[in-house]
Amino acid sequence: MTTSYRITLLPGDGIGPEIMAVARQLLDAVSSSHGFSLVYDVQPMGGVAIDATGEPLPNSTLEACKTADAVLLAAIGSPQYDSLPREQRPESGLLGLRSALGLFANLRPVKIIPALIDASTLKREVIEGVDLMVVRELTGGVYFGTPKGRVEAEGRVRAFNTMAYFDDEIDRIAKVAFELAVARSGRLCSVDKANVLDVSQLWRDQVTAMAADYPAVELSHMYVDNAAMQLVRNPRQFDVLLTSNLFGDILSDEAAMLSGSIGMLPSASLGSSGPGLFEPIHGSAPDIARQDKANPMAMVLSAAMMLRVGLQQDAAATALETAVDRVLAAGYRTGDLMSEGCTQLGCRAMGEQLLAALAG
Ligand SMILES: NC(=O)c1ccc[n+]([C@@H]2O[C@H](COP(=O)([O-])OP(=O)(O)OC[C@H]3O[C@@H](n4cnc5c(N)ncnc54)[C@H](O)[C@@H]3O)[C@@H](O)[C@H]2O)c1
Ligand SMILES: CC(C)[C@H](C(=O)O)[C@@H](O)C(=O)O
Ligand SMILES: [Mg+2]
Repeated sequence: MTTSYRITLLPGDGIGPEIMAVARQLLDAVSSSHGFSLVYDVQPMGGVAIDATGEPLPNSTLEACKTADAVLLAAIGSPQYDSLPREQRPESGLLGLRSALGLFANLRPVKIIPALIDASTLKREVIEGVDLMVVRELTGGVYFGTPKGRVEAEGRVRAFNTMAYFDDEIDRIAKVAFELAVARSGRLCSVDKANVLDVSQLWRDQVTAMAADYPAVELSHMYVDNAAMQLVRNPRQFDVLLTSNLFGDILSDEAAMLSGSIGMLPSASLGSSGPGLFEPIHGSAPDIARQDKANPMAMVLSAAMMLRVGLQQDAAATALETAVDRVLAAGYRTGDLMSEGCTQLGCRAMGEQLLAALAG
């Protein structure tokens, strides 16, 4: 009998539906050529869900995610929702989903594809050979800490959030990072702001203590401001980068530019059990939405991560990644990566090239 997986698809907003359409075509092709099948359940999340139901993460969507084998998300968000109360915005739906699925570990690989070396704003000799992994804590820190809010007092307005971690929250994400470091080059750099923040001192203490269990891992610590600088000065010094929620959000967008475009970086969000969530690190790109300009590669590479990490379909995942490499090597580019001598394509045409490369 053919193995069949249930995938909940969340196309979301902006460029989301455009890049999801490409990923879906490729998933159909790669699953049939690799002897398994995917059954999709398309659900509203983000702005589209607000329009349909008044909430960014309807219960029916959350249930469909909880019962799936994996969840594939494109992107959510749009300026039209920015004036809603925070808990009703698209971004709150995404945070609620991550939290409800217990997805504390966000893996954001940054690997330079040789064909794109000259697409980066950084020099070839700086980025050549970069292959790093940001391990971002995803369900704690300042994104979720309480108290938070906005108050008026004595004629002034004050707004506040709380950056907080429990020791065991740090331990479980640190363990993911140490294990990954063992499987990769053995180098782990933990990023914090322990020179200023108590929460970062706890982070550093916990990570340091765990190092005793991993004698083969070479652990270093770096302040986040220095890490931001080192990422563009000499990114090859990094293998696994362990970060809290906010620091990882910022550093991964910065790291995306090593690869040439934020339209290239995929991610996997994992918990200790249950389905994983796979999504590009970029957003809904409202500035290019509905213009057939989006780069679908981060989405396709997220689908590949879903196949490999979520469904253990390693060969199919590699086939998608190889298709991306081939199309780039042949000189096809979406606008975000365009350079002289290359052929510019829209999102749909890029999808066609990827399909052809997958078949060839
Ligand atoms: N996981 C998510 O769904 C997610 C992630 C980040 C931001 N957002 C949301 O997206 C909205 C827009 O945020 P933003 O503008 O700060 O970030 P963004 O990532 O959407 O866009 C930043 C810039 O990168 C470009 N870009 C992004 N993805 C691209 C792609 N695939 N191909 C070509 N160009 C691409 C955009 O055109 C834009 O110029 C906001 O509502 C934000 O909250 C959602
Ligand atoms: C949209 C937003 C909530 C999200 C985050 O900050 O985690 C995004 O920027 C990301 O990187 O996935
Ligand atoms: Mg982000």
